[in-house]
Amino acid sequence: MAQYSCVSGSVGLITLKNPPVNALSAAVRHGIVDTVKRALSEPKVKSVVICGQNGIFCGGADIREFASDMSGPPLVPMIHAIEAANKPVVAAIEGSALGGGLELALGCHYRIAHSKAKLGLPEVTLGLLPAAGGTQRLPRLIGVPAALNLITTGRHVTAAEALQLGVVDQVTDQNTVDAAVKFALSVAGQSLDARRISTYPCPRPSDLDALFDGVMQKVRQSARGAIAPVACVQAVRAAATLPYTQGMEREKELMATLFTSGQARALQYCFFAQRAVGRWSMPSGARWDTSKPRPVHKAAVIGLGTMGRGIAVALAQTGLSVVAVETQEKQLMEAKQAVSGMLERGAKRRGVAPALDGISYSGNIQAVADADLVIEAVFEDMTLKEKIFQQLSAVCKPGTFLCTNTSALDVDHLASQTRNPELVVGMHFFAPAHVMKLLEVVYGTRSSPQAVATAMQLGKKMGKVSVAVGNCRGFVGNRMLKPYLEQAFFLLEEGATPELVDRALEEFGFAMGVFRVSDLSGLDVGWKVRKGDGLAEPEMATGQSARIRQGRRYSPLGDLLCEQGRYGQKTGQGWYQYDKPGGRVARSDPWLHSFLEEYRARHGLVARRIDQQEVLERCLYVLINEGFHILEDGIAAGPEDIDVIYVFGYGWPRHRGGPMFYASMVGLAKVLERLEHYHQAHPDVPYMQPCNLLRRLVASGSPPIQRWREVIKKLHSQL
Ligand SMILES: C[C@H](O)[C@H](C)C(=O)SCCNC(=O)CCNC(=O)[C@H](O)C(C)(C)COP(=O)([O-])OP(=O)([O-])OC[C@H]1O[C@@H](n2cnc3c(N)ncnc32)[C@H](O)[C@@H]1OP(=O)([O-])[O-]
Repeated sequence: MAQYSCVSGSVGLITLKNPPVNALSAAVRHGIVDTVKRALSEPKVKSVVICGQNGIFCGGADIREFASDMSGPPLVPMIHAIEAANKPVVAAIEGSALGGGLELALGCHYRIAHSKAKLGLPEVTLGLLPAAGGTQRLPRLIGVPAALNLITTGRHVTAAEALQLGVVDQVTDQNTVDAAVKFALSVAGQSLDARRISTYPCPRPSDLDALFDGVMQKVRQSARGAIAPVACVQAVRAAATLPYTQGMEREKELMATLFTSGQARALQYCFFAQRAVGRWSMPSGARWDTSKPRPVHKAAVIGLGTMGRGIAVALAQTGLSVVAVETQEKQLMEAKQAVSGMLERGAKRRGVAPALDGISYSGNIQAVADADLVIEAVFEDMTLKEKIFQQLSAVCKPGTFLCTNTSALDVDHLASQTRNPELVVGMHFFAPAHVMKLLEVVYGTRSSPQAVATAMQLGKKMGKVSVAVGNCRGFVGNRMLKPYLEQAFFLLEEGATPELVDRALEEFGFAMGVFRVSDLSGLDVGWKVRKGDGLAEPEMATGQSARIRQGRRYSPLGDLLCEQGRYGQKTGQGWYQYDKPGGRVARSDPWLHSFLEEYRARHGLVARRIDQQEVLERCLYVLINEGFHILEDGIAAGPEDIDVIYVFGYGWPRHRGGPMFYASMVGLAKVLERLEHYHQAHPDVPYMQPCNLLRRLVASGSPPIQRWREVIKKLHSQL
């Protein structure tokens, strides 16, 4: 709703009230229409101020309403009525003015923002475009290039940048509503002809076509199949080439193509899923709102290799006191330099002072004795990690949380090396750790809810999207990656090429296909894990048994490349060739193609034509199937956890919602039928055998993804 009052004798004050972000729900829109009418009709009222309750102006249209029939007064005429008003209307912007919230402000005649406010049109991140005049008014106010940038990226700008762009008229550090009321008093009675943005001519850059063609090409490239950014460019083009009214028609047309699209539903699902994972729960029943985190004032990192350095930077950037420990003298010196460099570059990008004083370095593990939380990030070797945890358990003060950055090893086993296993959790970061948003917080069977709550809270403080998951080999992300990688290898055996597989995955929306990612991260990383699993001993890669391991089909292709030192980019050769070791540009490698032909001949395999559909179905459906096993095992509490992990940590295209959401869009019955089809063709590949939970969901009529948690809960209660 919207509340009305008259202040300072002649200012009508309209306050939006819809906690927590004053979203423009039907009730709020009704409230605005009524209160604006009242303010304009009251003789003593000479000017109007619109503000939001609780220090936030407006988070835009109510996204929750998009799934239902939109009732209530439409936004466009509501904003037109404000712009056409014969009394000055001033927007008092505190907290956020986003989407429809900024469009509302653009309909006002003046905008006053608090210095900490954030403004933007992020609709593109929800698979939409600013459909309440934003694509027509913003270019008229700040010019086409700046408007194109804000609308196609959806980025939030600070009040300072908004002032510099001309989006707002004033920025204040004081109480924004008071400043707006004072301003409204000062402009009462003044002509508003020059304050109605829709009447402004849209500045036409001289090279208009070149500008739009250039932006469209860039947007199509980075969009990787997302349709909203393209529609945003088309809408702004209408502003630059058509009169306002026709431009508004075009905006409406384009929005209609997006509103009901699968991509918009996927992106809005991601919006809410990203918030849902913060409401974590454990099979024990412990939950986010019943488990109190313990404050962390001092944190420590053990092991300053690539991951340890990134974690130290991410911790220091929170303002915490950090101790970074590395026992290898040379590595310690190099790490000190690298970490300082990363902190300085990060601070420069954010326009703040680098937190260099907050971090201290030591070669001695004793230095972490009084830390509240320690993150171990040494080499991925269980024996070494066992020793570290035994030392930490002996050195640290009582109550120190001991966390491991392992990406696959058994958290329970590491906890058993300590006196207080309840204080041990996994904090699995993704490289580069100071950049990647995802954090898997891994609870073991004896991890206390307080340890999980503390790790989740620290993750949020580090700006991470943290997901609480159970302990198992590879946790969630890497566990699902294994069948996906395995399928990619099998497809090569059966006739595909790395180029074909990668093209299919990249056209689906992944930034990089599986083989280009493998070359980037290094083939030797996976090889080491397979050796750890007893799957890749040297002499095993040749002979008849080469393609059967532990009673199931296995492809030694990756092992064979590693045995020849082809580790990918770092060696200049892998699945692709690169101009030099460390080269980044992948080129097809004729050697690799003849190697595949020889391999197939050696194993009596006959290559067949494989199309992109089969590549997608086999690689993605086995990954999804493992996701269902993870839900069945209770390792992840819900599909949102899995989808957020894949979108934020494994490059799953956001406009596809995540693996589990994608399965719900494709149709669970279809996924089941295809898995059964492929498992029949490949009975020696257990990962293709459909998971019982998938069967149960299909048998219960494939309920919408929002209702899977109920089915899973019922399943667990019956177990
Ligand atoms: C016509 C027009 O052109 C079009 C078509 C549109 O306008 S489309 C809409 C465009 N607007 C947006 O894209 C802005 C989306 N929101 C945000 O970016 C952020 O929320 C925030 C404003 C910067 C605050 O961040 P926060 O970190 O302080 O809190 P939070 O945890 O994020 O949010 C707190 C709670 O509010 C909920 N929420 C936030 N924004 C919402 C919205 N616009 N609609 C519905 N719920 C919303 C959110 O789900 C969470 O709920 P719960 O999880 O507690 O149940």
